[in-house]
This record gives sequence, C-alpha cells and structure tokens, in this order.
Amino acid sequence: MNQPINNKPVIDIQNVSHSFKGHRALQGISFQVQPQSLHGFVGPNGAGKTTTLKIICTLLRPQGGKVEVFGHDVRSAVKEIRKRIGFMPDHFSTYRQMTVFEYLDFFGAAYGLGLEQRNQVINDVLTLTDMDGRKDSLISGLSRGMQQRVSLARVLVNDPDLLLLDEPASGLDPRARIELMEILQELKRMGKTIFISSHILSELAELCDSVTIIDRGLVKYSGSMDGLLTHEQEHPVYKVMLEAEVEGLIDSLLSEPGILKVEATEKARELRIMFDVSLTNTGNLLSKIIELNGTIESFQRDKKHLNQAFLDLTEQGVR
Ligand SMILES: Nc1ncnc2c1ncn2[C@@H]1O[C@H](COP(=O)(O)OP(=O)(O)OP(=O)(O)O)[C@@H](O)[C@H]1O
Repeated sequence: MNQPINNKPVIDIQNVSHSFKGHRALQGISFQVQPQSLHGFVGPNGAGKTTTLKIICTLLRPQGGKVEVFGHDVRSAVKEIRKRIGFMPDHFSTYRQMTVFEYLDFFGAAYGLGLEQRNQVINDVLTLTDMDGRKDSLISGLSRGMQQRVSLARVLVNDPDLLLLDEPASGLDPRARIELMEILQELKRMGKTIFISSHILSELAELCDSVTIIDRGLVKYSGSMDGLLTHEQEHPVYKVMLEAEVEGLIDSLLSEPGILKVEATEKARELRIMFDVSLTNTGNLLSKIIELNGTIESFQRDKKHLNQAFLDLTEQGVR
C-alpha cells in the first residue's frame, strides 16, 4: 500500500460548489479528510452527499472550487486518483447473475491483474470480508448484507488506499450492520482511509473518528466525533445502569454542583443524568454515585442526544 506523504490530507475540498439545472446542490463546501482516518459524511436526504462523493471519485467535475485527492486535482489527474481509490455506490450494480468469484474476477481483470494474481487477490478479499465459502454463490441469491460485502470485496480488488462508501449500511439488519462496521475497522487498522456517508449520525458514531455534517449543500460541522459532542453539547446526557435502585440517590445527585437533571428511565435502576461540562465531569459523576452507594453496571453517553446534536445542526423538512 502507498503511504501518505507528509501526512497531507487525503481529501482536500476547498469552497466547492455544484448546481443541477439552477439548483445549488453544493454551496461552497470545504473540509479535509486525514490519512488513515475513518471519516463519516452525514447529512439528511438531498444534502449533497452523493454529489460530493462523485466529485471526489472523479465521476463528476466540480463547477467551482478545488478538490484534491492525494494531492492531485480531480479535474486534471483522473487516472492517478482512480488508481488509488475504491468507490462503493449506494446501490448494487447489475451482474447479479454472476457468481461471487466471476464478479470479482471480472473486476480484477478490468484492473489489469493477471490470472494467478487474481486468484490470490480474490481469496484475500473474500477472507477480509468474511465471505470464504461463498465463492460459487450466485449474487442474486445472496442477502442484502452479503451483497454489500461482495460490493466491498469488489472495491478492495485493486488494494485502494482510499475507500469511498456511499450509504453502505442502508437497508442492512442490525447484525449485518455490525459485521460491516467490524470489517471497516479492520480495513482502517490495515492503514486505509475510509470516507463513509450516511444519513444517520448514530450509525457512524462508534465507528468514525472524524465527521463532516452537511445540510442543503453547506458544511455544518467538520472535525472529530468527540468534538462534535463536546462542542455542540455543553450539557451532555449520560445513562447509568445500576445493579439496584438506590433510595434518595436522585435527590442527592441533584444537589451536586453542575448536575442539571437526573431522571429514572422506565427501568427504574437506570438514570439519565445531564450535567454542565464547565462545572463537573464524568469522573466526578461516577465518584459521586459510588460514594452514594450506587453499584454501576454500565455507563454510556445517551445516543438520543447524539441524534439531537445532528438535528440541531440540520434544518427541518424533506427536500
Ligand atoms: N443529476 C441530477 N440532476 C438534478 N438534480 C440532482 C442530480 N443529482 C442530485 N440532484 C439534486 O441535488 C441535491 C443533492 O443530491 P445528492 O444526491 O447529492 O444528495 P444526498 O445527500 O446524497 O441525498 P440522499 O441521501 O437522498 O441520497 C438534491 O436536491 C438532488 O435532488
């Protein structure tokens, strides 16, 4: 695999605009994707995600601004860029009547790999995507989750340094989604940069280290995933599951500085606690609960509020 030079961004988007018949799909967006990161690209329907992805992978020429991928301009260095990227669109293309092997072999040949090399590469990508044993299955007979993996395996055939994935988790059941996320983590560990779009922020929260949020062709946030939560939320909410209910705990916690709200959920031994980050922190919170005889079974940030961060940044209404 080619290593990034000088840690320069893998994707550098500067003030990019694009219109379709007078409709401004992108209104001067700027953001960067760092090498070997798993970068989420999140926005509601019609936000401009697919348009941006197509520009990055050289399928669409931007009308305004500048886009560099591995330091190459997308307008002039199409070949250089295509050699190093793999694009997985949001729908499975035709070829459903092929077996998994025939499909991957076809793309391997299109990338110019010789017969022996193709056999090796296909075995490798099938292992990587946990598809060993599916080589001879017809694509049309596979579940959506399995078809997504074949699609991902296809993208990996030319060993790209940058993976561009358009809504890869859409339509997958929770198990298939978790398995896909595990494969993507593994690819990141292998040193690949992964740019993944979704219209659901919480779907990517645990997977991605950085995120760009786009709405109606404008970037609303770009930075670390943690930054999104701390920056956007001065009053985060955590869920604490206790081994057993503790009498008087809620009132005692509410008298602590910085704790703004404590409520029991329908499970009674589970509390939702909101605090002010300028006055206290999770360490203090946990110490206090233990001091008040609470035995903590689990402690996590409330995902509903991650979604709230997304809703706060994006506007209402279907477009
Ligand atoms: N080829 C096209 N012709 C006309 N309008 C287009 C075209 N492609 C996209 N658009 C419009 O540009 C806007 C951005 O579309 P885009 O597909 O990039 O959004 P998206 O964020 O990927 O949405 P989704 O999540 O629904 O796929 C939308 O309003 C869409 O209708």
